[in-house]
Amino acid sequence: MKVIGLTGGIGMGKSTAANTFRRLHVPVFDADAAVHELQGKGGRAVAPIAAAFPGTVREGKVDREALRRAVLGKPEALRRLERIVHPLVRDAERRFLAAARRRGERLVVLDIPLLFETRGEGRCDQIVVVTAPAAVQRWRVLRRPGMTEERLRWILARQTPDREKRRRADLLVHTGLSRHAAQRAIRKLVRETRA
Ligand SMILES: CC(C)(COP(=O)(O)OP(=O)(O)OC[C@H]1O[C@@H](n2cnc3c(N)ncnc32)[C@H](O)[C@@H]1O)[C@@H](O)C(=O)NCCC(=O)NCCS
Ligand SMILES: Nc1ncnc2c1ncn2[C@@H]1O[C@H](COP(=O)(O)OP(=O)(O)OP(=O)(O)O)[C@@H](O)[C@H]1O
Repeated sequence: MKVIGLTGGIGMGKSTAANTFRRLHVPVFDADAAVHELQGKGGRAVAPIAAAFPGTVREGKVDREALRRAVLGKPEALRRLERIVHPLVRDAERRFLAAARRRGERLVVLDIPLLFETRGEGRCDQIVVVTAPAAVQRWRVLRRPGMTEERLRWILARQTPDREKRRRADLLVHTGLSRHAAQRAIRKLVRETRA
């Protein structure tokens, strides 16, 4: 089974690329969705987060806005949160891979925003990085409700720079051009991998 790692900075087009893979019937593990599930009702991260960040859990689930306020601008607090969340995400990923192997899948995608930051490269046969010019990235992200210059700056400072991601990629998918070009690049990759 071949494992493709899909990553890219905030707003570069990961989710859109992941959906293109899904439409081609490639199973995708979505690390962000896994975090949401872990922090939602009944999720395994809820109790440890309640203990580490008092006041951020309400009605059995994490209030992400409160949690964001608790870690934004506080690198040590974010590291504490990551130490809780990342091993649990890794666990979910392991279960996804084991299930895919059992089903006899030939190709799967791990959609992981922090693939490089969490040293996930070794678990992938090939790394796909989605990228766009910095101005396009900024424009996309700043349009989102609740996003501010300050928040974006802080997030970017915490992510491996785009040029470094591009350097470490096996395949680059440019999303600043057209939707069609990006889809074509992914279709080609899937076709070649399946051949
Ligand atoms: C801090 C939290 C509660 C903020 O939630 P919120 O819904 O406001 O934002 P969201 O999760 O959509 O993140 C916004 C952007 O920040 C980036 N980001 C999130 N966490 C991190 C991090 N630890 N390091 C760098 N960038 C991050 C993401 O790429 C995303 O593009 C949430 O991001 C969280 O629980 N993060 C810790 C877990 C983690 O590392 N997640 C990253 C994906 S595996
Ligand atoms: N190939 C493309 N061409 C044009 N626009 C695109 C393309 N890919 C993505 N976009 C647009 O860019 C924006 C960000 O895309 P997306 O949500 O996929 O990014 P992301 O990397 O998953 O973001 P985040 O890291 O914040 O979760 C969306 O508005 C999306 O419609």
